[in-house]
Amino acid sequence: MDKYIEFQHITKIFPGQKALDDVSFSVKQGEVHALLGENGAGKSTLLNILHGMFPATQGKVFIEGEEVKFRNALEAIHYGIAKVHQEINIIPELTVAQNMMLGGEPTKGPLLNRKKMEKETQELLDRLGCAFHADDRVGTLSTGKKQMIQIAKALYMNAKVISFDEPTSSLSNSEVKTLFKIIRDLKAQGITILYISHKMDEIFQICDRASILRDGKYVTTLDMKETTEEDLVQNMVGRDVSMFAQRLKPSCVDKNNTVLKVEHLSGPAGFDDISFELKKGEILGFFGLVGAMRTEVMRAIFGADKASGGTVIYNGKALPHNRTPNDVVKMGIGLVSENRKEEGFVKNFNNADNIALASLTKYVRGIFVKESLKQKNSIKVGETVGLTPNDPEFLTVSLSGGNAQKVILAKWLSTDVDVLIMDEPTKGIDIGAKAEIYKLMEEIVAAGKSIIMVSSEMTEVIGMSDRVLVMREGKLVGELDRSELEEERIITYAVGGSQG
Ligand SMILES: Nc1ncnc2c1ncn2[C@@H]1O[C@H](COP(=O)(O)OP(=O)(O)OP(=O)(O)O)[C@@H](O)[C@H]1O
Repeated sequence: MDKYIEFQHITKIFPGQKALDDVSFSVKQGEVHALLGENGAGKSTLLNILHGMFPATQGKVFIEGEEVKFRNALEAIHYGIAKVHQEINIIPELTVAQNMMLGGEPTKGPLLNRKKMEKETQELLDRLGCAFHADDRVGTLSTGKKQMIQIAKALYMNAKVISFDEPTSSLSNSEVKTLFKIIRDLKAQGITILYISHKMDEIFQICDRASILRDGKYVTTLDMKETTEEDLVQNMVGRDVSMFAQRLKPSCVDKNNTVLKVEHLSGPAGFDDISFELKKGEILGFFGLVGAMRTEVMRAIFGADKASGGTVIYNGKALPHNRTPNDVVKMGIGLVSENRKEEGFVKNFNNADNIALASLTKYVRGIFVKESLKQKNSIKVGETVGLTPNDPEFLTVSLSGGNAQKVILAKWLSTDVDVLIMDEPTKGIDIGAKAEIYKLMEEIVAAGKSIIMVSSEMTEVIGMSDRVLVMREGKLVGELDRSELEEERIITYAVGGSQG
């Protein structure tokens, strides 16, 4: 069926913000249909309307030719429209079966029929090829497995449509493979898939067609077999952008000047004996597979978690063992955390206030913080990271996911730290802004500062780093200089193969 889901003239106006403007297109039954566009283009808003999270201001949604108007997500789920989103609540204290059946538990008289619940859950898990059990507690499972529970739940509710919003952002390579296999199976069963992602390679791997939004407007729908990456990006961004992570300026590492020296650092999370040096003007890449504990090492350096042993020496001086992030920032080290959604901003602050959070003294004149300086800074740094809307008074919490991440990035770029630790700096960031962020990283090091870049994106690890350290299961296992950076060598270290 060619018009299985049909969006007709959808407009969504939030206070002060038109998120969608007369969007019309349709999705075929049993296809994997990508929704593409820059941060803030309106992708999640459109899905939220489909899922009954809020109504459209104007326009209609049809499924199989019938107009639908879900008043909430539950109504959508009962109709067969399910979603697999990162932020969906899964209750860690409950078992897999209890979580799956939440809201639709099979009853036996007045009591829950536990046996039936576990049996049905196990059948679904087996059907999906999951290597965990219905009676496992969810709290102990990885993100990938939690996602499988959401998929199993969608199947339990007999979903006809399942939407995925950036499903691979926290998955290991093997979990991504499993997910794609499952998506192909779902498709073979006639289930229609909507898929949001900023990762071009996976869109070409898994999607049949892609609809593109730009500034809330529908641009086009393309068949993946007849299109190129350049075509997609051109339609998404509407201007030429560099699609590659690459150094445009010569490297400016000062090999004789060590800014940060980490010696035998270990932590309760399980990383052990981590020693390395960061040079002035260097972009030092940290690569590793999920579970390598790169984030944990950075948090310990930053004082966000306590280290259990080892020393961090900054500009020749050992940092105190009981350091806090506050102390560390004052000394000149910043951390752009991977978990930007949870850690990054104050909910009832606007962009200007959130961006100024780590650099307040810059805006003080006399004894007052000068609002106009904060606003000026917000606009300037906002432009660099491609913030949309680049409005200092806009509440950060109302931004799209990717734009909220840009605010956190902007916050750290506003500071005068000498060492910036960037954990997955382009995660969730659209392709247009990625190139800007790479440019900015080069400017930072050209100004004599240093960057540690934790990244799982091979292209940016290879393209941007002066040197790469590879971690595996809590240990540093390899070091490669820029001239030695090849995907195969890095991966071999990361998975623990022998270097030939
Ligand atoms: N609750 C809200 N209040 C005000 N504006 C909002 C609200 N939710 C979304 N918006 C705005 O609507 C626009 C579209 O946001 P949406 O989340 O749909 O973008 P997106 O394409 O999913 O972006 P991303 O790739 O960053 O996730 C953005 O400009 C955003 O600021």
